[in-house]
Amino acid sequence: MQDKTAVEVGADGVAIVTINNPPLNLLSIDVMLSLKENIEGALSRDDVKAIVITGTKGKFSAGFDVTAFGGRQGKKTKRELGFMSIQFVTDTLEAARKPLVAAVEGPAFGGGLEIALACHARISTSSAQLGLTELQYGILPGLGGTQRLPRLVGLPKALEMILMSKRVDGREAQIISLVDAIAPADKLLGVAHHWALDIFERRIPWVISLYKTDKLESLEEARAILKSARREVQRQNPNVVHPLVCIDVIEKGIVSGPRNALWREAEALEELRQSSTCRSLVHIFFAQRQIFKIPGISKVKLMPRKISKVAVIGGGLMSSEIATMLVLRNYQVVLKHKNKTHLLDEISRIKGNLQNNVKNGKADQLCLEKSVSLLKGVVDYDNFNDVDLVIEAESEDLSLKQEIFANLEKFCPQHCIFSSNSSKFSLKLIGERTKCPNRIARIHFFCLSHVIPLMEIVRTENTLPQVVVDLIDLGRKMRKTPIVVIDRQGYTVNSMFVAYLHAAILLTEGGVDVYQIDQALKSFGMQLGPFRIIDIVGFQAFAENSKILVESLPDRSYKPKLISILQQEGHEGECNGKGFYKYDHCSKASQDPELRKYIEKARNISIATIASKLIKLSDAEIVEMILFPALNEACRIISEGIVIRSSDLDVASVFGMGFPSYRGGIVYWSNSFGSDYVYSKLERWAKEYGDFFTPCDYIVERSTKRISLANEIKRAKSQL
Ligand SMILES: C[C@H](O)CC(=O)SCCNC(=O)CCNC(=O)[C@H](O)C(C)(C)COP(=O)(O)OP(=O)(O)OC[C@H]1O[C@@H](n2cnc3c(N)ncnc32)[C@H](O)[C@@H]1OP(=O)(O)O
Repeated sequence: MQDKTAVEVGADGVAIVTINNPPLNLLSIDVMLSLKENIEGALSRDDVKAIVITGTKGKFSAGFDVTAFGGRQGKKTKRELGFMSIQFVTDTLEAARKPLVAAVEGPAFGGGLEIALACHARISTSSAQLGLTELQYGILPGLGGTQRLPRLVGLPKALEMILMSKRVDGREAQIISLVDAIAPADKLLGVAHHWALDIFERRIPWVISLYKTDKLESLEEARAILKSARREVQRQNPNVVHPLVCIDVIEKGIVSGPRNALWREAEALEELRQSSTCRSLVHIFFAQRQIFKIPGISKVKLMPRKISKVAVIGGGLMSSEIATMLVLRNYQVVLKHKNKTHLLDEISRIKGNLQNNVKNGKADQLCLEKSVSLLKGVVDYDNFNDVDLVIEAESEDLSLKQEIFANLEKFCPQHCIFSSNSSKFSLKLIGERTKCPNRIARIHFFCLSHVIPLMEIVRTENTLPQVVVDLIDLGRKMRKTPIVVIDRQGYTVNSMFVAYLHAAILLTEGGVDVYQIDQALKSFGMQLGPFRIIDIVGFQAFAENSKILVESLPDRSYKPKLISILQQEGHEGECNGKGFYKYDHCSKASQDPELRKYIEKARNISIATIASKLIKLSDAEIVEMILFPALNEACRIISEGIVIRSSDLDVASVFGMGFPSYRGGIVYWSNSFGSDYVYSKLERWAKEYGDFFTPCDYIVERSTKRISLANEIKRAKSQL
């Protein structure tokens, strides 16, 4: 136990206690006991005047090991509950008779930062990262953070950091008084020593964070701030309780004193860490890290090659969106279009996108000018001799794509990666006229790529591991969540999203109100209802995507009628102010009473016979009828080995579909009702409403064996 922390006493009387649990110096009960033992030991020594706490290998502590959260059962006694936060952090560290100073480098998150908050001063490097990130796991800061942070930085800033799990660097931490001084990494311990001795000699005030009051607002002001914070968290996430519990605990400290509130904080931590919300959020945390573990690739530890110059070939919305994202991330972009007039149109569209960023405050004029200077428009391949990557985003015409790829082989350097954004054709077909299948991959950005953080990297059995590593690195640099999948004809992960949207249209054509559907899905926790999504994507792009799915999976896709009827009536989505909703000049959506008559028309030519049954659906049934078809598709993707593991689809559903992360992602969510429930529902709907709902073999098999849809790791034959 002793080696989880180490102590060294210097000739100047300062003991350095080092948290030693590499690589991130995560905390656990063992680490805390070891820390307590070493701190108590140092406090009892006559030759020790002060203590500096730090972490090994340039990392203070990334907080508690969250594998300990999410469902360990059993009631703790009050004494055990208060051990870490009250007996140790408050009564041993903060109440020590000798000053303690935290020397913070690298991460200081969650419990790590809370230990630093209980010290009498904090010195950090400018690049250190500090934050109370507990709410992202469905818990609350449990080592006194709810009480000490507001007292150090004021209530509004503390709420912003805690409720949004916001991380700040050392420089910002100093500005908000979270740290007392900044020092370069090589001088950090020296500066911390000086501070510790200065406090000991009373040259610097000895500050107990828990009892600081100068930064706290008056009771009345504090109540008003907390009231508005409660309103905001309820508006954003009405289905989870932990942000409200956290605000209550902060308020208790202001009203009844911080020590009382520490007990409530400890109890709340114990309750929340056993909740299903915590389990789901911890699952998503690890699932996000799993996506980078690719069998046959990760272990080889290839270093990504530098991609500086990217060619984008296309002539539509997608290519301009991709080019915009690239220049914004400082990539040089060669934009190729076969037609000069269209090229100029596209360049103006990109400039328009960049201008919008300036208008929305996401970038400044300087950034705009720099981004524009990185863009070069061309109509031939002359500038392709030094590009590192090509992203082809042409229209879905196979022979055109094949010709482009054959030309790329002629004009691009040997190391260049050739990728396509196509959803329709397999990579083998697209690259058929080249001799370099090993550097061909697909980078699939989704519609609304500038807002959807998901990026699919599609590979074949020929794609080189180095190419995959390079593209993952590109994705991370573009601030996307990259999921690596295996190529197949038509959609991969997108088939799950399209099934979701098609199910919503099926229900509407069968009699369910559009706005009831959107509201039901929003209440469930989806970021947007399916019809709002179709409006934002635009009817034309949606119709093209639907066509691809219907063509590639004719036996099991729904063929919506409503979209073409609406298009005939001049509805194009949010872009022309007329979609399923009406939009004003500020893009504010309102219900459209006219919609009813077009829906009637679609019903008459589709499934009017089933309308009477569907009309009576409850919101809960609507949610299932729309999400189970997407889950059915997810199960097909898993059983075909398209993804490495089911949790990749959980990540994809959260980042691509807006599925609520506190439900753990679409496949994980199914654990809450079981595979036999999903099977029986789909089977019944298939009989009543058609093959669109027919459960796939994977669900049939899993339900017969009564095993989870998520637990596919041993079974699924991942092709990767
Ligand atoms: C009682 C208290 O109030 C409660 C708490 O303290 S809650 C915990 C608060 N801590 C956090 O939120 C930190 C979360 N971690 C991170 O943000 C990032 O890991 C980091 C910025 C520290 C480092 O990032 P990076 O260098 O990219 O490494 P990353 O791949 O994320 O993590 C390395 C490994 O540590 C694991 N890990 C990181 N933080 C962890 C944590 N808090 N618990 C358990 N495992 C953790 C990762 O899963 C990964 O494991 P693997 O190698 O088996 O895949």
